[in-house]
Amino acid sequence: MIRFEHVTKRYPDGTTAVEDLSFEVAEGELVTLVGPSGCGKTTTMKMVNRLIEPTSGRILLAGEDISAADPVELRRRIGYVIQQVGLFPHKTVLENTATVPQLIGTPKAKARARAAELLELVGLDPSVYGDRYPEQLSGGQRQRVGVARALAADPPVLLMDEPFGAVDPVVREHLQNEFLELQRTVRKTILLVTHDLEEAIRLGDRIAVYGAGTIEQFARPAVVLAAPATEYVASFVGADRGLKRLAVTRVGTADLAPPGGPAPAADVPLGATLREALAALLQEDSGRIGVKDPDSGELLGVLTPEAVHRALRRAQLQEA
Ligand SMILES: Nc1ncnc2c1ncn2[C@@H]1O[C@H](COP(=O)(O)OP(=O)(O)OP(=O)(O)O)[C@@H](O)[C@H]1O
Repeated sequence: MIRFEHVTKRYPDGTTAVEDLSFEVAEGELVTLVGPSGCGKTTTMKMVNRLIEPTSGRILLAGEDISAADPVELRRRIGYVIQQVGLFPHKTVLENTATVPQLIGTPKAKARARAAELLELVGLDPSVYGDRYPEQLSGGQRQRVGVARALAADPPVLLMDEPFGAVDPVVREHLQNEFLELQRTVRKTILLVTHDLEEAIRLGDRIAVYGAGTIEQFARPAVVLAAPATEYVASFVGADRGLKRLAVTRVGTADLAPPGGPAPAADVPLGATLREALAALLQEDSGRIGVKDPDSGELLGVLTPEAVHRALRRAQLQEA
């Protein structure tokens, strides 16, 4: 859906913000960009809605080179959520949320009805909050309005730059979990920038771990944690709780596919950790291993990397 092909951005002062980036975000996928300050995450994202133009390379959206698209028309297809939210201070919550649909000509009553629905969806009762002004909301509530407003135009693609950055850690986890629930229903194609590895792991279907201007690893969270591609990624994730989580979560918590079909070439006992299972899976070209009852040796089911990923995510959500 979003495809970067050898994209480099050099600013006029000679700073190379990103160099030779190539990656793809599938339709309905949420990819998180994570890395230290100044590594090029925001530059990457702003090139997608043409707030920044690449120096070389190209970016395709749904197969179309965006350099040929009209920027205004392009941005209509791409929702944009930023940390400071950027709500209009003199408009009410409902008016803020209805802004884009009204701009593109949706009749006022319809735009407002849709805005109310979206506020409901992000957990803000429109009858309570709809007529308030942004300054009458907490930081977390403002961020929800920002998300509702971005969804209001029903764009297939969302760009989110530290969308949950401005709130305290407890509210933040709460918002992240709600947002995941929401994403399960709306299934947007999302690029989300964060400098917080926990957030990247919790939210991302896949994570792009940035070094200085390049992606060091682009993979599912469980793979980044269990098999860091470079020394840099290893040190970046090293201290993280997620790795420990992988090491303490048992295979028994994963959804096993029923046994059947060709017998798996390798297996782990039901009590093995997800890390052990993942290590075994990474050795298996077939992408599947058996899970056996440690006592009887009976094959209980088949484990795939996707099931490990889901189990890990569930463990994170339960912890939250
Ligand atoms: N307009 C500009 N002119 C020159 N250099 C810039 C410009 N904008 C960004 N940079 C530089 O490009 C590099 C990447 O910046 P970018 O904002 O993409 O990083 P980031 O990973 O999003 O950082 P942060 O997490 O701090 O927001 C940095 O070294 C930054 O100083």
